[in-house]
Amino acid sequence: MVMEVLIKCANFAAIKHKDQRRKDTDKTPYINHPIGVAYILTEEGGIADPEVIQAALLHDTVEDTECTLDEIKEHFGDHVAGIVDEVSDDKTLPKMERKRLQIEHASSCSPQAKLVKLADKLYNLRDLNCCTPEGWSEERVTEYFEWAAKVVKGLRGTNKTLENELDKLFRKRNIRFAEEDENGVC
Ligand SMILES: Nc1nc2c(ncn2[C@@H]2O[C@H](COP(=O)(O)OP(=O)(O)O)[C@@H](OP(=O)(O)OP(=O)(O)O)[C@H]2O)c(=O)[nH]1
Ligand SMILES: [Mn+2]
Repeated sequence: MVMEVLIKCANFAAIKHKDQRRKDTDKTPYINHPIGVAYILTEEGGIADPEVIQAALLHDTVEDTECTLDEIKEHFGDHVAGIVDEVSDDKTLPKMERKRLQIEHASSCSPQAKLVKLADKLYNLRDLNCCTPEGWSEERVTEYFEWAAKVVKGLRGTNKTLENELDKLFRKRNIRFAEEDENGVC
């Protein structure tokens, strides 16, 4: 049953992220983030695909905790594990390389993974507008917005509402419009 599997995901993610906090000065519990990403998808994105919502709830477990893809497969099946894999950075790579690969791989992600990535970026950018993570300069915040705009460029054509919400944030930051190509031509 769909409701049960979604609660199973939320519970699994809560256990995996239990010792993690966000980087804000209030040290918000990390689980607020995956739940918020899933909520953006249902509430704003109009997404009712249970596999997408499951993947959203689980999306940072493999990247950010000791959880393995095999565990996700065992509990939630190959398909959901596949989406989680698509949205997970390889933390063994240097940070610059990870960030570059996100830009490079965005357009070849599956539509389900693109939805999770759009909502993830939207949540994190809104979070940056609310509070600056500890130790981040204003320049680092701007760089994150600029990088996120490049990733989002490869995710377009997936969900109009989420893309419009992201564009509002990019516009407010005067980030060169994300759907323009290198010459500034649409
Ligand atoms: N804005 C914000 N982000 C926070 C906060 N606490 C933790 N994060 C996480 O930090 C990541 C962005 O920080 P970076 O320094 O760029 O990346 P890193 O943690 O992977 O090294 C995001 O990872 P991610 O979700 O995997 O997404 P992505 O940035 O890799 O796409 C985000 O979820 C916070 O208080 N505010
Ligand atoms: Mn995330």
